[in-house]
Amino acid sequence: MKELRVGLLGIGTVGGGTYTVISRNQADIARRIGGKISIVQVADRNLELARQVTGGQVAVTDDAFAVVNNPDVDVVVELIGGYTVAKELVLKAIANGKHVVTANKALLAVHGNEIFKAAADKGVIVAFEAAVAGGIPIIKALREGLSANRIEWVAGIINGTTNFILTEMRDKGLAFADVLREAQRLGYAEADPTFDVEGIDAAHKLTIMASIAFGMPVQFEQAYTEGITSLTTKDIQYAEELGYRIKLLGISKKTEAGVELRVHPTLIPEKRLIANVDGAMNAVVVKGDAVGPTLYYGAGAGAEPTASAVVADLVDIARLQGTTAEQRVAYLGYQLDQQQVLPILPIAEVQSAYYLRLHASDKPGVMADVTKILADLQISIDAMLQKEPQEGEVEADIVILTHITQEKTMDAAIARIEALPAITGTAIKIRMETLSR
Ligand SMILES: NC(=O)c1ccc[n+]([C@@H]2O[C@H](COP(=O)([O-])OP(=O)(O)OC[C@H]3O[C@@H](n4cnc5c(N)ncnc54)[C@H](O)[C@@H]3O)[C@@H](O)[C@H]2O)c1
Ligand SMILES: N[C@@H](CCO)C(=O)O
Ligand code: NA
Repeated sequence: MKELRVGLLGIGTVGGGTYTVISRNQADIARRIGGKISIVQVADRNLELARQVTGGQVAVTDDAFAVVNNPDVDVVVELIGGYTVAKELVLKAIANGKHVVTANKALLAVHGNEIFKAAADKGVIVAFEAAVAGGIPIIKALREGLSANRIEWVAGIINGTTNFILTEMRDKGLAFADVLREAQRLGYAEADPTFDVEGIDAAHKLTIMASIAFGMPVQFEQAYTEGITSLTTKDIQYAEELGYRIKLLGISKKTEAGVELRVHPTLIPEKRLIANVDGAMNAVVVKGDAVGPTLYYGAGAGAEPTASAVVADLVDIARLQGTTAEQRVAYLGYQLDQQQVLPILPIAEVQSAYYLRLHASDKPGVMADVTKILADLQISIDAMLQKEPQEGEVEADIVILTHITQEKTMDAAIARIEALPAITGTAIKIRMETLSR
């Protein structure tokens, strides 16, 4: 019986889940691959934790490099996170001729081109299903299941923490900070939760998916990233009244002008399946020219759901041991020498429909002034809602949904609207997507 010898770096949330899933499902996995996946060494700087989780069954160390340099390890599973030590460890493992499995989307979105090049030179596998949408096999779907298609766009709820926060805010009217603490307790949040709430984690995952979808190198630095920290329950409620849900969406579309790569709160019609993906769940819609739209749904975070993807990658490696590079699926779906460097569209060039909320004193003529500005810039209005001043307020809210226009035209309109004497404060602008084309 063949044996795949695994060295585990980090036995926190995902590492612990990985240890549990391998231990529990060992027999089933062996029946699938005709071999055994054995964890031979675990490194965690918290030695006590490593001893506790492994219960003395496996050699533990606090030195991750000892695992990477261990000649008895075939595959290094990197589950410590971050860009610095994790990068050194992954590159060292590759240099030592070991395959790598990682859940580290930050590392791959920022340093992926260098890592995949190093792996190709050494002929080793770098697998990362857990890095995007956790347990959902979206990397497998994009790289393999949809390989006949020209992908037109990808859009997804790819951060469990923010989806959990938005859902709790909507359903229970809870405060942002309390919900974030709960997400941290449940093990969904990143070590630095600003990565979640500022949309950075979603942008990391979107960068990886876009690269696979469109056959281009990873270009995280070009992604437009906007989080949920300035979103108010008021806008969530107004959106509901108009038949929409607000989700933090990662969107990447191939257009003639370039590739859109953007993460921001987005109004989605409530009848779309993805608008009803709640709690920490993730979902990704991929539109292929042949297959049409396809939807992938499941747990995008948490110990065992993420471990499900880590262990599936190990199963793949066990099956692929001894194969040549030509027999394997390319790291990012396309052969590295066949990638195209496509221009990423600056957000000002992106086309979108918009939700606008304005604060206006109740003077006659303000509506006419606002609609004239929009008409002058050829922005057409889809719907409008005027809200009477709430208790203790003297100003009314005006909500406008527009048809599609270019972001820079919308921004020009907003600047003119904000300059009107009857308009106070800044306008709230949220992009909208129908996800139907
Ligand atoms: N938590 C999730 O739901 C989830 C889902 C998908 C991907 N990820 C990714 O998985 C990775 C791990 O996340 P996590 O939530 O399990 O984190 P965690 O903080 O729970 O676990 C990390 C572990 O690594 C150890 N560690 C850190 N630096 C180390 C070092 N230099 N040497 C040895 N040990 C070290 C820590 O002591 C800790 O036990 C991250 O890249 C994260 O982005 C997490
Ligand atoms: N912090 C991430 C973990 C999964 O990558 C999330 O909330 O989705
Ligand atoms: Na996944």
